[in-house]
Amino acid sequence: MNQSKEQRILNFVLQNAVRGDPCSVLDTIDKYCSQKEWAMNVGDEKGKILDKTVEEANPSVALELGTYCGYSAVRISRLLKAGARLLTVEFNPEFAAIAKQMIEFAGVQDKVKLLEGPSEEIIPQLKKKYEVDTLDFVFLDHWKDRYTPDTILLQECNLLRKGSVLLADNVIFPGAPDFLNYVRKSPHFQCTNYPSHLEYMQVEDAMEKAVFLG
Ligand SMILES: CNc1ncnc2c1ncn2[C@@H]1O[C@H](/C=C/CNC(=O)c2cc(-c3ccc(F)cc3)cc(O)c2O)[C@H](F)[C@H]1O
Ligand SMILES: [Mg+2]
Repeated sequence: MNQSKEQRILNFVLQNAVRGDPCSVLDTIDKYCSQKEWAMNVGDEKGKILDKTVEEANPSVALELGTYCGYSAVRISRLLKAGARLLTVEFNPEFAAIAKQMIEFAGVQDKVKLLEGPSEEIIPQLKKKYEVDTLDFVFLDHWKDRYTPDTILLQECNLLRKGSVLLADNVIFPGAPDFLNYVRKSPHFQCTNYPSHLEYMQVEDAMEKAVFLG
């Protein structure tokens, strides 16, 4: 049975990156996906925006929606302070298995908990089953038409507090127009747009930061 693209990316990391070195894992994925096969990792240009936003938020508890191969889970967790944790949600079992190996190879497994299942089921379980009080940081990078319903669900589940930071990938390409509309019109969010480019391409894209005002 021939391999998937995601399996090829993981194998390239296992053979070429330095075990326990998150930066080497990120660089190796970016090398493969820019030179051999494009894949929908957030990439290094938007990754630098993600880095700055995470460092500024300095979260104790972070949530990621859409793990995929684990690139942004490694990217985020490498910046977390001692004792802080990232919960990352992925409902595709094949991607979850790849991401688990990627996270372990990078050596960040103690900071990351991969939750396998749909975000709409997992978000309502975060408080009781995963002992979350509120979320300090949320990275949205799953299906683009799910950004808005999941942002509403996070509020309904009382998971956001004054100052919680949401960062959404791809608000220009593929685009998340309803999400932009929702957060920019809402009195409960203070929004900032960060123009950038689609990973590994010269296509315009952007990230949107939405800070919850309570
Ligand atoms: C809906 N609830 C979910 N719960 C758990 N895991 C989920 C859920 N929904 C999806 N997943 C999981 O999250 C991932 C989905 C990522 C989707 N990302 C993109 O589509 C995406 C697309 C492009 C893109 C750009 C140009 C082009 F020509 C073609 C594509 C670029 C990007 O940066 C993206 O992020 C994963 F695949 C899915 O199982
Ligand atoms: Mg993306």
